[in-house]
Amino acid sequence: RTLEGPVEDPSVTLFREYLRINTVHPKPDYGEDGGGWGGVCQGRVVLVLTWQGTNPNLRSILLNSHTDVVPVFEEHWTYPPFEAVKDSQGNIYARGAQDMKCVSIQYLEAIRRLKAEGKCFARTIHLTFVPDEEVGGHKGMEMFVQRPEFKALNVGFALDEGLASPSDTFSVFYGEKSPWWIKVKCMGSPGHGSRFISSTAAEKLHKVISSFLAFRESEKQRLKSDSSLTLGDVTSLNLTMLEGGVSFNVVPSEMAAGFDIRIPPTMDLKAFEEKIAAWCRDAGDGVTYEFLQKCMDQHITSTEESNPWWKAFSGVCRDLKLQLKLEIFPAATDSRYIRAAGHPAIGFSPMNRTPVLLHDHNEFLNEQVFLRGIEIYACLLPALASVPPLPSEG
Ligand SMILES: CSCC[C@H](NC=O)C(=O)O
Ligand SMILES: [Zn+2]
Ligand SMILES: [Zn+2]
Repeated sequence: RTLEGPVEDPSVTLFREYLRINTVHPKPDYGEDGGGWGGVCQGRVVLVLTWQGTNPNLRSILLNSHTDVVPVFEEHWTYPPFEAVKDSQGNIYARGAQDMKCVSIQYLEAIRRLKAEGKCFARTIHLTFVPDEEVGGHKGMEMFVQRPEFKALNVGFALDEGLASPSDTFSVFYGEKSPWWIKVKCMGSPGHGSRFISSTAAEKLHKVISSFLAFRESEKQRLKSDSSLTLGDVTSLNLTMLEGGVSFNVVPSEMAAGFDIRIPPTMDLKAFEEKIAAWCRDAGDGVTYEFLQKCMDQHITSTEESNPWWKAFSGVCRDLKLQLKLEIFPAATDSRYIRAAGHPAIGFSPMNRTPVLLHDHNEFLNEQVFLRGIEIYACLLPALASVPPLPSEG
């Protein structure tokens, strides 16, 4: 369905076709048999496409993107989220329009153009299309980087997703916050709901929540009071889950709270965990915590001129007069597994003049912004794939 004129760039058509494949959690359609690699991870497909370089011994460029998307609340959408409707302004509406099916197609279309122009480069370029990023990547990129198939890619430098930017500038991410998901369980005395039971689970949970949320408030204020800070520079914390209770007149013996915490790479993780342990200890006996996500990796990618990959990336952006804003990614992407495996990685989705709508209702991307992104990659890839041999490459 299109509400616009008939002539459409074939790259846009391909993008819209991809958006119509329903790869939404919890049951993403990853393709035909979904055999995965050697059946290690049933139903999850990692697709690798390779454009061989003229010097295949050199380390490669990895263009990574995830194929899954997050769920939708369809009743809040103006257009159906898996139809990729384009309105009269050229805005393409679909789940995944920003996160990150645009980037997958932009990689492919940039390479298609370079090949059509007869170009070839010293370094090999690999594209990886990975599943399950939106649920933590544990059966996707986290596993894949451990596999011999990944090691065989001989990665030198990787690109992965970033975020849209409403202004003229482009956001570029050289590191990410560590996600910690913590469940705090409080045990207490049960009894009749009409009595003043002492040492209840609820009283302890109240203390736990107060401590966690007081820290949240102080980080929120720190961000607000210093204009040089972005969301990537402070620790975010949210109470996202509550559990407990069986009946209105029964004081429960157990209650739990779940917190989503995102910690900047500059934070001392060990000291922070000690702080959490103290908050739990101070709430009374029978208060324990467990981790459901605990990322301990704090690698960041150098954005110094001395990093030849960054020099190539930023040099192209300078030539194209793209204004870059360097940030720490406020949430988590598969880049953290690439960086943890020891490879420099930059998070970049070339979407300026675009509201940040990932995971939101009415996610869209304008076709002109999308097409400009292809041109940007068509300039970035030659530079990255032509980075001269590094000292370590002999
Ligand atoms: C911590 S695993 C979940 C990863 C997820 N990534 C994108 O939104 C996120 O919540 O950041
Ligand atoms: Zn994403
Ligand atoms: Zn996402």
